Amino acid sequence: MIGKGFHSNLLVETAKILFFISLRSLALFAQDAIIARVITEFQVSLRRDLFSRLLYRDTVFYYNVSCGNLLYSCTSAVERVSKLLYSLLHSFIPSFVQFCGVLVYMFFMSPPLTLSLIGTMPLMLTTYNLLERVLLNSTKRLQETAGALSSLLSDTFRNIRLIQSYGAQKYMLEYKLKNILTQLKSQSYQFEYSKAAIVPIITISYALSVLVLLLMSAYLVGRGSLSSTTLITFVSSIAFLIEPLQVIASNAVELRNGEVAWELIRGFLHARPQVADIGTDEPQNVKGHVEFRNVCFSYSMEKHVSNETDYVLSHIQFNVPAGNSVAIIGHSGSGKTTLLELLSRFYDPLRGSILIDGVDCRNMKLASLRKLIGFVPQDAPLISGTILENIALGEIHIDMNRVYYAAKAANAWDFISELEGGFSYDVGEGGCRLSGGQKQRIAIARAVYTDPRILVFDEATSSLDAESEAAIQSALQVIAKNRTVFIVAHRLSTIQSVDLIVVLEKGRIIEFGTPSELLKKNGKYAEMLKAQFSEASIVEGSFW
Ligand SMILES: Nc1ncnc2c1ncn2[C@@H]1O[C@H](COP(=O)(O)OP(=O)(O)OP(=O)(O)O)[C@@H](O)[C@H]1O
Repeated sequence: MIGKGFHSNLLVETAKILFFISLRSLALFAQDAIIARVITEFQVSLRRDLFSRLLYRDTVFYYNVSCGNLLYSCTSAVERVSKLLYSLLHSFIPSFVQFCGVLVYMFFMSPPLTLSLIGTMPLMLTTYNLLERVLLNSTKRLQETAGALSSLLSDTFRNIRLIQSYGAQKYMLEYKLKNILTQLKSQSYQFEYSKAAIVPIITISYALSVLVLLLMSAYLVGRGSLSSTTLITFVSSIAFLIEPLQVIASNAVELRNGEVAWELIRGFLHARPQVADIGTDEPQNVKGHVEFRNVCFSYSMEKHVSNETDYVLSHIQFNVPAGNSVAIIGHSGSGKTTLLELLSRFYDPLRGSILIDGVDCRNMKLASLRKLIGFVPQDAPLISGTILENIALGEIHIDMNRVYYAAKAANAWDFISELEGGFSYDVGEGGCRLSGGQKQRIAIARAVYTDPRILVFDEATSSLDAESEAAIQSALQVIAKNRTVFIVAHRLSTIQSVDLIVVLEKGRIIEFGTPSELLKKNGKYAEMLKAQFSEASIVEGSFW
């Protein structure tokens, strides 16, 4: 047109070009906006899904996975999967479509040249595959180490007071962290080298393909079966073929990172629970009769424990009538906590069953079973938030009358009323702004608030001074009325008024009966009681 002189057609063509460029820009904006929306929605729903699955995972799962790995999968891994999705939508799929489109176009131009180009592709694909495998392995190792680093950090900050009081900072820095960082460094080098090698290797194998193509086209032009115009157009089209290949190659890292992160998340999403919530019973008007029927348990979770001594609990069999209180006693490590945790179905027995009012706990809905039981564990855990949130844990509509009743029953009201804000007092992370005894009283109040049929106290008063313990003991007697109560206590003086006592030794019941029956029997219980009373008199003697 320029050769023919400047006339109106040129303006029309220029306007057309401007129109198409504007259209393309608009389309690119729309593409980015849509992709951003899809990615954000995906990220939010993946985070919610992951968190909700993790909330319902069983105790066994949490024993086998580190806190760092869980944090990593809920944060960085989700981001990596989002980036994978972004790369797929934004670069990979459009590039793949462009690549195929250009190839089809070239095929129509010159089938023999296109076929010779395709013939060289296996070389390129094999090289790419090999590199990808190396990249995948180093990505996996790198992400595992990143998980270990998160674990170390969360462990350190959770136990910072312990570390500082034992002067273990140097050990944490120069041994624990150094090991992980050394690993991270060598893995990062390996990862970066394989990442850097991708584009050059792809370029070399691509250059080989182009050379084969040029040789072939020289031969075809020489024979007169290909015009030089077609050859020029064909060779120019190769640039449109290179572009998507380069995009695909440069996104390979994101793809591998995302794939490894997705595998990790998928493992958490689909792990099979050891404690399956498949029961359907929702028991009403439960009285609270509890029966342990020939229960055997081992933490190894293998169905066939070959050696009986490998059981943590072996052939546990006893009955607690509704409304009775039972103390579980025995030396440290004899299996007391495990027995209580089996009742709440934190684990399932390997053999035998536990029945409440004659119904196997496994046949009940897990939520219904747990509602029946108020569990006060040894370490009285609190969540970050207010005292109110901790007492009425999980409730959205809180019944303040019940909260007051529970706080008073647990002998917690006196100290709560003196705190700034009372029930609104912020307990700090893990309850760090309260004393051990105060935390225990809140944990007891929490169990009372739910008004359960069965109350379980695992060393629940061990952090209290004698006066508070005596006050709670008398409160417990009121709370315990018409409920079945399980108590683990090392101090036998605190369980004098229970109805029944189970004496455990190395996971077996060696004595069972009422306190007076066991005293008459003059066996292990009587021996432990005597030992504790003489210990107490020795201690008293040393004071006075
Ligand atoms: N998660 C676990 N994985 C493997 N073994 C465990 C686990 N928890 C406890 N054990 C083991 O099971 C046995 C019984 O532990 P358990 O906590 O039930 O004893 P306990 O009588 O309550 O002890 P203590 O009075 O010291 O609290 C111990 O040998 C302990 O090492």
